[in-house]
Amino acid sequence: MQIAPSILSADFARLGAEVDAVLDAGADIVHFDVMDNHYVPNLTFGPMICSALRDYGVQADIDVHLMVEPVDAMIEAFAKAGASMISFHPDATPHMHRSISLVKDLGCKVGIALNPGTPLHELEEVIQYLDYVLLMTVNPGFGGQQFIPQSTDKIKRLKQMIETRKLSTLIEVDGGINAETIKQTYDAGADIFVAGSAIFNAKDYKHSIDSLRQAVK
Ligand SMILES: O=C(CO)[C@@H](O)[C@H](O)COP(=O)(O)O
Repeated sequence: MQIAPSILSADFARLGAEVDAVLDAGADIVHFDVMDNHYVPNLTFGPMICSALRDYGVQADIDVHLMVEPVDAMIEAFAKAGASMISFHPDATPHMHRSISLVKDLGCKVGIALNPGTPLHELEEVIQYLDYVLLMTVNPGFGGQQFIPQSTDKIKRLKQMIETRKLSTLIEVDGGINAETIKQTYDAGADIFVAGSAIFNAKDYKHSIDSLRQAVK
């Protein structure tokens, strides 16, 4: 399992130190939520912040979740800024296949992100090209929301879809993941666990990350 703290819940005034702290505490990936106040009703950070984290010395994978529309210009900007993984939503680009190819051509791992209300059949024609699928387990836009329980069944169905096609696509879950909800997502087949408030709202990041890992046992 890979734990990916969402820096949406970090202290932005101390972002470099916050990222160092979660990586020192055992996190695997840095999850970077990009919101444009258009695709989602919130506004966060752009490629300059990603590149600043690289300049600061962050070497871990940076997992960029684009909640923006359109996507292609931001794919190019984030790949240049040091992103390792880039995901976007199918309804944010008119040419999903072209945008997937763009991410891959720029040397990043590619994911498609699905909102809770977006059906799995959106993946039908492209799943074989994906490194991961990001299943949103809350509606995107804000940290600190409650996990949507129906998501567990969706993870199981996605896992089945991947296995039926003999693919090695990873499943990433994001939204309301904490020590109470992580086990059901792990048991359903998730591989990467994004957690914002469950990690950054705790005083001891190592304890909160260890608790997430312990909770699946
Ligand atoms: O993309 C998003 C929200 O749109 C998430 O990454 C949240 O930032 C996760 O926060 P928690 O639900 O874990 O607090």
